[in-house]
Order: sequence, then C-alpha cells, then structure tokens
Amino acid sequence: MDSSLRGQAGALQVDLDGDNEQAESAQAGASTLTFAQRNLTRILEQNQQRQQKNIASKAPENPADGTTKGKPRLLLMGQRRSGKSSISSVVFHKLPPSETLFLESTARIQKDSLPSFMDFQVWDFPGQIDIFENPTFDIDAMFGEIGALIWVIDAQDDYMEAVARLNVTILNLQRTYPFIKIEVFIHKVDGLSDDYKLDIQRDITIRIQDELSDHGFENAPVTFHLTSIYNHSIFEAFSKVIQKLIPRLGILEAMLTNLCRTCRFEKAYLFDVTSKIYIATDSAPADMTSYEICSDYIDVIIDVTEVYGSWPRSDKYREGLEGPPWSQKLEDQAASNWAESCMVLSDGNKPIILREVDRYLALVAIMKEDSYDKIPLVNINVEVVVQGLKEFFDITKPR
Ligand SMILES: Nc1nc2c(ncn2[C@@H]2O[C@H](COP(=O)(O)OP(=O)(O)OP(=O)(O)O)[C@@H](O)[C@H]2O)c(=O)[nH]1
Repeated sequence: MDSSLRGQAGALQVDLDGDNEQAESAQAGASTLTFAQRNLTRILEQNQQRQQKNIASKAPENPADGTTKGKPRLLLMGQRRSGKSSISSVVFHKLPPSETLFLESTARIQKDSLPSFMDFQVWDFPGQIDIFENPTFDIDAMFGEIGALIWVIDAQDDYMEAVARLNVTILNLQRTYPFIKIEVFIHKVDGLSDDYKLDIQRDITIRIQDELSDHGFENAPVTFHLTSIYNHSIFEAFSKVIQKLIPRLGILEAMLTNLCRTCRFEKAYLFDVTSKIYIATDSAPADMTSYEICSDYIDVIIDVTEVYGSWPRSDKYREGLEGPPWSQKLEDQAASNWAESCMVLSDGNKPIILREVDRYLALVAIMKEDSYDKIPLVNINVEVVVQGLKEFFDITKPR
C-alpha cells in the first residue's frame, strides 16, 4: 500500500540532474492513481470499522455532544499552575508567552474546537479536578474517542505529587482504554540546565515505568517530552503528538522524502499554518534549527501578507520569469499563480520556499546551496506533491 502511493508521489517528479527517468511513467502514474486512492480508502475504512467496534464495545450511555464526535481529542491534564492553559493559548491562540503570566486559573473544563487540517479538539482540565474520583464525569464519553492525553508536569516545582497522580491515571486508563496515548510534557524547562533537564526526565520516566511494571503493564504507550512555551520545544512536542493521530503518516513522510531527493532539498516540512505544528517531515533527522527557520518563515509570510495583502505578478516580473534561462510560459513552468513564495537566506545561499497546500497546510522546504536557478523544476515537483497531499487529506479527513 505504502509503496503504491509512494510511487504516485514520485511518478511525475522530474529529477533535477536532468535524467528524467520517471517522466515516461507520468502517463502510467495518472492511471494507477485511482488504484492508490482506492487502496488508501479501503485501509482507512477498515481502520474506522475497527475503531468503531472498539468504541461500540464501550459505548457511553451519555455520549459527548454530536458536534464533537469523531474529532480527535487532546486532553490537557496535570497539577494546578503546571502550565496547561498557557500551552493551549500559546500554541493554538498565538498568545505571546509573556502574557500567560496573567492567565487566570481554569475553573471548569475548557473545550476548544480547532478548525485545522484534522479538526481536532483540545480540552483543558482544571488542575484540581480528579476525574476518576468524581462520579459526575462520564469517563467513557471522555476517553471513548481516539486522541491523546497530555499530562503536564511543572519541572520547576516539586513533581512528586504530579507523578503520583499521573501513575493513578495511567493505571486507570490502561485497564479500560489501553490504546490511549499518554504524552508527558515535562514543562517549564526553560530555566534549567541541560544536565538537570535530563536528570529530571530520567527520574520521572523511571518512577512511572517502575509503577507500571509493578502492576504488570510493561509496554504502556507513554512518551516523554521536555517543553517550554518560551521556545519552539512546545511546538515540536505537539507536532509529535499530532503526528501519532494521522492515519498512514508513513505515506506523507515518503512523499516528502521523495521530494527532498528529487529536488535536492535539505529538509521539508508540512505545516499546519495556524498552529505551526509540523505534521510530517522527510526521513532526514529532524533538527530544531531547520524547524525554527521554517516556522519563522511562515510568520514572515503571514505578516507580509497581512500588511501588504497579496497581488498578481506585474507584467515586468512575469516577463523576467518567462525569459532566459527558462524561456517558457509561466503556466508551463507549473509555478502556482498564487500562494507561493521563495526567499534566499543570506547565510550559505540557501533558498527557502513555501507553497500552500490548502487553507490550513503549507509545505516549507530549505534547499541546498546555490539551487535557486533550479526553481522551475522544483516547482513542477512541488506541484505534483501538493496534488498528492490534497488527495491524501481528502481521503483521510475524519467525516
Ligand atoms: N517559566 C515558564 N513558565 C511557564 C511556562 N508555561 C507556563 N508558565 C507559567 O505558569 C503559570 C501557570 O500557568 P497556567 O497556564 O495558568 O497553568 P494551568 O495549569 O492552566 O493552571 P490551572 O488553570 O490552575 O490548572 C503562568 O504564570 C505561566 O506564565 C513555561 O514554559 N515556562
């Protein structure tokens, strides 16, 4: 399955070195595309049926309201003042981190429905609430749907009680909902030294794993992240959480890896533009610097567009693009008429490009040195991948 769709992504791509081996398969690509689409749809339907069976076997008596059904849900839990509302406000509502100092304590569950590429919801729980102790909570309605539980621990405070509560929560969940992913954010690590951060992470991990194995749970799906709202680590952590909710993520990664190979990109990211969470990247090792550059670049583009708006290319600019060395009409160069941008970073002569995929998603890539003159070919490849991505999300979008 993966390989057939991967084939699609590569089928129409043109190699920058000029030996366009795959060009002749373009025709074939068009016909096999339906096969790949059918295959992806079939697997998704199977997954959905399996999930529905899972949920049906634990059907809540009072299900959650209809508007939130079927949308992946992220639950933010943890002690009071651990930073849950700050995380949600900074990542999803663009609140400057310094303004979180003035956030009030959350008194009741805040449910946020976020229009994004997968329409997920974020539920922010008040720190003092213990859902398993409180009989008014419908646990089935809360955990019945797929999603992740994000447990926030304040690393600048005494974390023993937070870890103890987390242990109780994991044990309760493991018995009934072993498929729920538990993501532990060891948060507010901005003021801590690297050594101390790692010490804390090790200590918390051991305390949780020991408790779980004492109760016979060896492979519980618990992952740990070091986070802070004062740098990109919180976005990085959320990216990893969201990626686990994307069905067939491997296909997206394969498309981007293929694109990087054919276009000689150093790194490519598929971003959710509003939250700046990256939902997929190529197989090269992820590094914080390239993520930061790409994510800041999105901000630059958004700011420029907000100030100046967007406008069609002027005739003179168009002539320049259509002239030598390409000598081709712009349409034939497959450049998008809108929603694209390219900038050359001054250090190392590396162009960085951005191409919108749809209302929510953008592809951002850092190119290798001195590859600016290959832009028309790059555009052709990017266009093919963008079409592939659109089809992917068309099929996999939860309905
Ligand atoms: N240094 C630092 N402070 C943070 C960070 N994240 C949040 N804070 C601060 O932590 C304090 C508490 O944050 P909240 O978001 O209100 O905490 P909460 O978990 O929602 O608290 P409750 O609503 O009472 O459950 C605020 O003063 C934030 O500015 C972080 O990454 N680093």
